Amino acid sequence: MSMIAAFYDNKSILITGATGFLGKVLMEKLFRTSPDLKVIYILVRPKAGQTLQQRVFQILNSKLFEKVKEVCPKVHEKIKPIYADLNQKDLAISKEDVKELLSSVNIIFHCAATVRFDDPLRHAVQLNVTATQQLLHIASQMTKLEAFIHISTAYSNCNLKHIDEVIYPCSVEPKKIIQSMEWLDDAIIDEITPKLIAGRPNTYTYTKALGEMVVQEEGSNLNVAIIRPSIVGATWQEPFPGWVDNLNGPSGLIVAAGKGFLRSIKATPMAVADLIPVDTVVNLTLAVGWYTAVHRPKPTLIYHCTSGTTNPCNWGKMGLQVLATFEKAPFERAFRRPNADFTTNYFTASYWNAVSHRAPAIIYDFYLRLTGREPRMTKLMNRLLRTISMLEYFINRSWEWSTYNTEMLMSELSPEDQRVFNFDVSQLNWLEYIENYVLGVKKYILKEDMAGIPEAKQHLKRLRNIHYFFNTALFLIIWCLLIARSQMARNMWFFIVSFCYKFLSYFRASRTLKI
Ligand SMILES: CCCCCCCCCCCCCCCCCCCC(=O)SCCNC(=O)CCNC(=O)[C@H](O)C(C)(C)COP(=O)(O)OP(=O)(O)OC[C@H]1O[C@@H](n2cnc3c(N)ncnc32)[C@H](O)[C@@H]1OP(=O)(O)O
Ligand SMILES: NC(=O)C1=CN([C@@H]2O[C@H](COP(=O)(O)OP(=O)(O)OC[C@H]3O[C@@H](n4cnc5c(N)ncnc54)[C@H](OP(=O)(O)O)[C@@H]3O)[C@@H](O)[C@H]2O)C=CC1
Repeated sequence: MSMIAAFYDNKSILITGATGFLGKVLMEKLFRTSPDLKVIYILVRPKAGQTLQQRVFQILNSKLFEKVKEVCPKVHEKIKPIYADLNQKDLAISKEDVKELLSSVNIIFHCAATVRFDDPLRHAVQLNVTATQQLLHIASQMTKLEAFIHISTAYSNCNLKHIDEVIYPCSVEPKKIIQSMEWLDDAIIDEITPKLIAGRPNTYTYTKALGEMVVQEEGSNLNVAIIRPSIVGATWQEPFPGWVDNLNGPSGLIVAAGKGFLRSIKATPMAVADLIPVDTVVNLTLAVGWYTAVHRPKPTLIYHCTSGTTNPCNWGKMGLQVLATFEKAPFERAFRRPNADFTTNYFTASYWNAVSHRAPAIIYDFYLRLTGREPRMTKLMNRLLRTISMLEYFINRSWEWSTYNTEMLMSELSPEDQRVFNFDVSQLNWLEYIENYVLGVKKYILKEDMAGIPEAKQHLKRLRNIHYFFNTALFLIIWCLLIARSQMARNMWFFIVSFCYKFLSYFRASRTLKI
């Protein structure tokens, strides 16, 4: 019997960010392994014209939850969506809802955040710092609270090369930052942002670091723990391999490469690709929830959920395996044939951007215009290149994260819990994982049917022929122009033709002699 699974039985759990990538997998695992849990409260906002109930309905009816419905048929009754908006004061939770939460919640998993790299500091502070502070304030009044688990990121201190499982204070206290956001105007905030984030590439990593400080300071009277995952990828094993549903991190680039938009990238092939499967993060999170509630460790423990120290994979290996999977199962209606050139040189990268990205987009838009359609490829390409420029920081560096607390926790688990809540990535086979990841992107993000693979392969063959035809035509045009204008080119042409002629004559003569 799993002690962790049994721990969550009859518990009331509060999850923020339950509609997100990590939150959904967390809910799924909780229901599947502890179907007797009492209730999961989720803080949700209406979105894209959907009410809270419609959002929950959509999640429960997705493929991810198929197994849950077998194990826990009453899952609909056990999810309680609560209206909340992290952008608003006190999270905009109604008084009645707060009252219910205060009297019943046992465990909190705080996953909600803005993960955008380009968010203005004001918004990122509101979501990742102020909302965390407000949630802690509510949590501190909960009478039955046993643990508060905060999801941060392994990159919150990406300004350092070696990162321990400790909180590194930022130069300005989070309280001061929160206060200053109330009275500084946007222009001034934009001006001071580079100075504040000092050494970090974006407001996301900075505000996640501030969020950790808030958890440490304001959660001192609670049982808190912080989990720092690295780059969260598709599921490794559970509930099935390859599940992913958003374009963050590598997923967006896999789509872009598979569809032939992205063919080269400024990346260091030997840099560690610190990917971590989302189900591994969830398993560690649930184990941390149990450990924090039962063992109440003091001081606050931080757990690194990374793969680089135990089982490193690099971007070069990942890129090759992504390409190998495209060979087996190409994406449908690709713009160009997939290719993955990694370059570390700025000038080579700029050259390939011009030749492999911008030029084909301009040519395609020209073709769209000629055929009376709206040009769109250049715009799309500019957006993609902007995205890539934001990810480049992470694919050209390696970090070392110590994992003592994570290893200590593993040693505290029973063999059954180590199996059910496995977070040991040393067993992960990268080639298999990456293949499943790419297939998952095809199936669950692009919603492409595997039955369409033969047609997709045919399409790639057509693209290859167009490519050969285009290159040959281009070569001939350039050559004809050269011959028309330069005596040296004409001499060379004469030399090549006569050389070929002599070679063929010799070849024919020697064959006649042999006969
Ligand atoms: C050459 C061959 C390569 C072979 C493949 C090899 C793979 C290498 C992968 C390397 C990946 C490295 C990733 C490192 C990431 C480090 C992460 C640190 C970990 C964390 O803690 S945080 C979680 C990660 N967060 C993110 O990834 C968020 C990044 N996204 C953003 O910040 C914004 O979306 C972005 C990129 C600024 C774009 O903003 P904007 O222009 O406003 O666009 P939208 O967000 O509205 O989206 C527009 C459109 O683009 C799609 N989209 C969104 N994100 C991506 C993405 N990452 N890649 C591609 N496309 C993306 C989005 O769905 C929208 O599509 P629509 O069709 O709806 O318009
Ligand atoms: N993905 C990754 O690679 C990594 C993620 N992390 C951390 O893991 C956690 C989860 O990330 P992930 O699941 O990938 O992110 P997602 O973007 O998929 O999910 C974010 C969640 O936060 C919610 N949220 C955002 N803004 C608000 C708001 N104003 N009010 C209420 N809810 C809001 C979203 O709700 P809605 O659906 O309404 O938008 C969504 O449920 C985050 O804390 C992130 O920092 C850490 C390392 C890597």
